[in-house]
This record gives sequence, C-alpha cells and structure tokens, in this order.
Amino acid sequence: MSAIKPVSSGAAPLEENADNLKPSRQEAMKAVETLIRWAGEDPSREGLKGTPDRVARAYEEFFSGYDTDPVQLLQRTFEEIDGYDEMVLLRDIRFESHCEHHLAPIIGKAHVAYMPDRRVVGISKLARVVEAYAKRMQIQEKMTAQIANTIQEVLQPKGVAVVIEAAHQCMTTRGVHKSGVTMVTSRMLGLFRSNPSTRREFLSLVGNPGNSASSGMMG
Ligand SMILES: Nc1nc2c(ncn2[C@@H]2O[C@H](COP(=O)(O)OP(=O)(O)OP(=O)(O)O)[C@@H](O)[C@H]2O)c(=O)[nH]1
Ligand SMILES: [Zn+2]
Repeated sequence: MSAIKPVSSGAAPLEENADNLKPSRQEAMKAVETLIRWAGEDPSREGLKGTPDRVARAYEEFFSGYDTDPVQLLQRTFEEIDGYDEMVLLRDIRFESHCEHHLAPIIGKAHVAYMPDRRVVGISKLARVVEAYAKRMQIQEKMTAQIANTIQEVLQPKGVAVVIEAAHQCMTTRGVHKSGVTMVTSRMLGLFRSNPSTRREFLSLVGNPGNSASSGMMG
C-alpha cells in the first residue's frame, strides 16, 4: 500500500463555499411547494402533502456526489502485483446522473480503463469515482473528463481511458423528443492517447460504444 499526494477534486461542496451558502432543507421544500403551485396544483391536497419532503430527499440522493471527494477514494493502492503491467478495464458501470441544463436524468454506462504503473487500486474504487461525479449536475463531456483526469492525477498510471454512453431524457421527454439516441464521449490519456494499439485494444474490449439501445438504457 502507498500514500498518494492529494490533488484537487474539482467542485467543492457547497458548505465550503462562503459565497454560496447552502439553503436550509425547509427552504428547499418551500421551493418545491412553489413549483407545485406554479404547475397549477394544490400542494395541500392529500396526494401532494408529503411531496416537498420526498423531493428534498430525492435531491439528496440525486446530488450526493458533492459530499464525496473522488481523490480520497483512490488513496489506497496495492503494489504486490508481481509485475502486472497490462490494461485493467472495468466495463459497463451503470450510472444515473442529471443534466445541468434541465435537471433531467442522464442514464448510461461508463467504461474505465488504466495501464498500471507498479500499483493498482481496488477495482470498486473506479466505480465509486464514476458514482461521485455522476451524482452531480453534469454534462456528459465534463463528467467523462473529470473521471479520467482524477484517475490520471491521483494514481499516476501509464494511461487512462474513459468512454461513456448515455441517453439524455431532456432530449426524449421534452424539447426535440428524439428517443433511442445515445451520446458517446471519450477521454484518452497517456498510452491510450499516444499508442494506437493500446487504444485499439481498449476499444475492442469495450465493444461498440453507442450500440446500447438493447442493453437497458432508458432514453
Ligand atoms: N453537450 C451536451 N449538451 C447537453 C448535455 N445534456 C444536455 N445537453 C444539451 O444542452 C442544451 C441546452 O440548450 P439550450 O438551447 O440552452 O436549452 P433548450 O432551449 O432547453 O434546448 P432544447 O433541449 O433544444 O429545447 C440542449 O441542446 C441539450 O440537449 C450534455 O451532457 N452535453
Ligand atoms: Zn438537459
């Protein structure tokens, strides 16, 4: 095991930002009540009485990633790997996120790979890093870059590759109303960027990104 120098994890939790003080739960519930009235409903009727509280709890879950520091997740590594120096790939990490423009769900899969440099990280931690960034208000490009950059900076492997394929409900349930559309993004660093055969090997192991309509992504 080895300790690693911490690096910045991107967005700071709201509570740490004095200019952007977090509203109380009560204020959040009041805002939901306002939206209910604005939609033309009566927030005091039986079925809606508990809704502001439920929505506040749902938001705590949807956006719990702000309470997690992805850098901390990657601190513990293992060096007894008997010279293992091939790719490590975690494929099909399902995630649920929300787009920062409409707060509509983004549902998809992430594929995360790295080329170790004398040490590896517990494999669940890669999925936890995906989760920490997914449970925030996102755009897919930013989330893809954040995952790859954090792994590269903290673990300092020989390379990192991240591919994300996802359906954006802001495109299906509203707006342009196009269902079955998948957005595919990728970020390749180190050997995955400079070495075409490493990149090819990764892409062939991942399969055919974007061809996921039949694999459970709900647009
Ligand atoms: N690049 C990118 N765009 C996204 C993502 N999620 C949502 N969007 C887009 O963000 C854009 C916001 O565009 P605006 O014109 O400001 O918003 P809008 O009027 O609601 O746009 P429409 O969705 O076209 O109705 C839309 O085109 C969305 O499809 C994402 O992860 N990445
Ligand atoms: Zn959107």
